[in-house]
Amino acid sequence: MHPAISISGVSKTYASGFSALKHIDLDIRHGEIFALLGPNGAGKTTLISIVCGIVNRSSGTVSVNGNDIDRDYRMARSLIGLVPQELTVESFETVRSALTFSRGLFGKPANPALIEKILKDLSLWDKRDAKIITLSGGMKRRVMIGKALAHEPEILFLDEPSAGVDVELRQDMWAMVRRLRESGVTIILTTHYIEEAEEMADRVGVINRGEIVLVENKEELMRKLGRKQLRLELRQPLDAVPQALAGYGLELSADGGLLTYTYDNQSERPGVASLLRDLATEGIAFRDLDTLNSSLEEIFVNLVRKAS
Ligand SMILES: Nc1ncnc2c1ncn2[C@@H]1O[C@H](COP(=O)(O)OP(=O)(O)OP(=O)(O)O)[C@@H](O)[C@H]1O
Repeated sequence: MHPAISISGVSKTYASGFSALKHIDLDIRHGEIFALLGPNGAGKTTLISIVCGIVNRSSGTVSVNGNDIDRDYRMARSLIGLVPQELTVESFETVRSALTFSRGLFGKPANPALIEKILKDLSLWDKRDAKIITLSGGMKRRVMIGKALAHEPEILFLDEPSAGVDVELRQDMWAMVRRLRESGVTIILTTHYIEEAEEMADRVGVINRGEIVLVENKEELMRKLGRKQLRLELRQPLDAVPQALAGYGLELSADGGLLTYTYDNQSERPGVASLLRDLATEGIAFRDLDTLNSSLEEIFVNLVRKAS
C-alpha cells in the first residue's frame, strides 16, 4: 500500500534566494494524526503548500496515495482537504452555500445530505443559513474545516489549527479532529504549540530551519528522550549528599530537605530501586516522594537548541 503522502528529496528556494526547505524526506501513514512541529518560520506552511500544489518546489517528488502531484495533479489534489492558517471565507456567503460551493470546485456532484452531516458534526447546523461575516472566529474556523471536508478528502491538512483559538474551543477542535481520524481520515497538522502535538499526535515530526530534525512515534519519543525525576522529601535535612551515593548525581536543595534524582532511559545511572536501597543503608529516611516526567516541550526545546 502506498503511504498517504510520500515526500522525497523536497527542497524549496524562494525567489529571494532564501532556502526554506532542505531535502525533506517524509512519509505519512494512512489513518494517523501526524504533527509537524516547529518554531515560526521553520518551513511548515511551505511544506504543506507544496504538497497541496499551492507553492512550487525547487526539487524532489511528492505523491498522494501513489499519485504524483505533477502527473496526477487532479487526483492527488482531490484526495486532500486543506484548512489554511488564515481565514479565507467569503463573508457574505452563507455557511451551507460555502460548503456546497467548495464541493463543486472538485467536480463532485451535489450531496445535501453529506453537507448536512458535516455541518452537524461541526456544530454548525444551527448556523447553516447565517452569513459567515456574522459568525465568531471559532465558528469561522469550523466553516473552513467544513469547506475542506466537503469533497470527502482522505487526507486533511490543518495549518496551525489553534492559532487564535481560545483554550475552550481548542479542546472542542481536538475532539473533532479525533472523531475525523476515527472516521478514517489521515490528519496532518502543523503547530508550534507543543501541547497540541502532545495531546493529539500519533507521530511527531520536528522541523527546524527547513530541515526535518526527527520523526518519531510520540510515545516512543517521550520514552526515549524524556527525562524523569524522582524527588524525595527527607525526614531530616542533610548537610551534603553522602559519598556512598555519589554515583547517582543527586541534587540537594539549599535547605537540605529535598533530594532530586534525574534519570533517563539512556543513562548509565543505576535505577530507582537501587537508590532507595542505598538510601536505606545510609539511614536516610524520606517523608514523601514524587516523580516528574519531562514534557514534549522540554524535548522539543532541547532538539531545536541542539540543531541551531
Ligand atoms: N514567498 C516567500 N518568499 C520568500 N521567503 C518566504 C516566502 N514565503 C515564506 N518565506 C520564508 O520561508 C520561511 C518558512 O516559512 P513558512 O511560512 O513555511 O514557515 P512556518 O514554519 O509555517 O512558520 P509559521 O508558523 O510562522 O507560519 C520563513 O523564513 C519565511 O520568511
